[in-house]
Amino acid sequence: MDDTKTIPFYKYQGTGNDFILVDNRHLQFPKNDTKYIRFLCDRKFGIGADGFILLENDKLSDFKMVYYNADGNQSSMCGNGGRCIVAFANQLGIVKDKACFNAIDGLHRATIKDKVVSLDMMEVKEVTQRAKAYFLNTGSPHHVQLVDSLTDFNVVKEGAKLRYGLYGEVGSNINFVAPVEGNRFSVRTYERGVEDETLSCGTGVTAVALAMFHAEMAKTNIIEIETPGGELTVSFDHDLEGFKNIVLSGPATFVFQGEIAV
Ligand SMILES: N[C@@H](CCC[C@H](N)C(=O)O)C(=O)O
Repeated sequence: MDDTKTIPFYKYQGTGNDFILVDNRHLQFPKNDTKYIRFLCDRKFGIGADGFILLENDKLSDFKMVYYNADGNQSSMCGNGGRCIVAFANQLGIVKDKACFNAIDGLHRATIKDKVVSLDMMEVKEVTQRAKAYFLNTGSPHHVQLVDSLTDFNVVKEGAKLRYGLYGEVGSNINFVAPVEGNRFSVRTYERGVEDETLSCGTGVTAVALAMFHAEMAKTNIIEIETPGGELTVSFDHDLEGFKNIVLSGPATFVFQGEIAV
């Protein structure tokens, strides 16, 4: 008799940034098994995803989010993953149209309206400038580099060069941004831990919006971002202390579900 134990997984995507989500409130998933998480995220041998997310119980909020990159390692905050886990918690009946959850960078509040999940991001105090580029931490580290055009731009080659060359082993996510018009920008991102271009990165587009405002290239506090996977909106307040009330909004969509061995 086959006594392999299985638990359900759920696949979600937020503007094409895709994740495997598991309800781990009963702590059944082997959360330190880096090789297994990497295998599940593998697009050829596993389910395929940019990241893996566990939903767990939390004393302070509705639930806890534990985020892993596709390489199987736990990492810093994921904005699109944060929006997807809110839609997942709604599907599980844990939250209705409002949520508060704990993540590696602290508590996040979120709302769901017409399938759009709006997520409060952590405050950002500092934007560092380096020539035509900016560096800031929006829950994850982000390099924001202006380019003339993103068409035919080699994001993987240029992204890997900066990720390893400028930021060493710890690295950074690398965003390339081109102005579209007014407060609208086009963004493509090389993600650390995926070591590839992803179709969108939530903490990345948040970093781009704040950097463009800091650079006075955006004049209002509501910024629209086009990514290869869809559109996101970032709004915020800004004063002498930095950026606060930062909200990242966009769709978060259930794709399919199945069973994995544990
Ligand atoms: N896709 C994410 C960012 C995930 C974390 C990142 N790869 C890192 O390790 O810094 C997002 O939507 O924010």
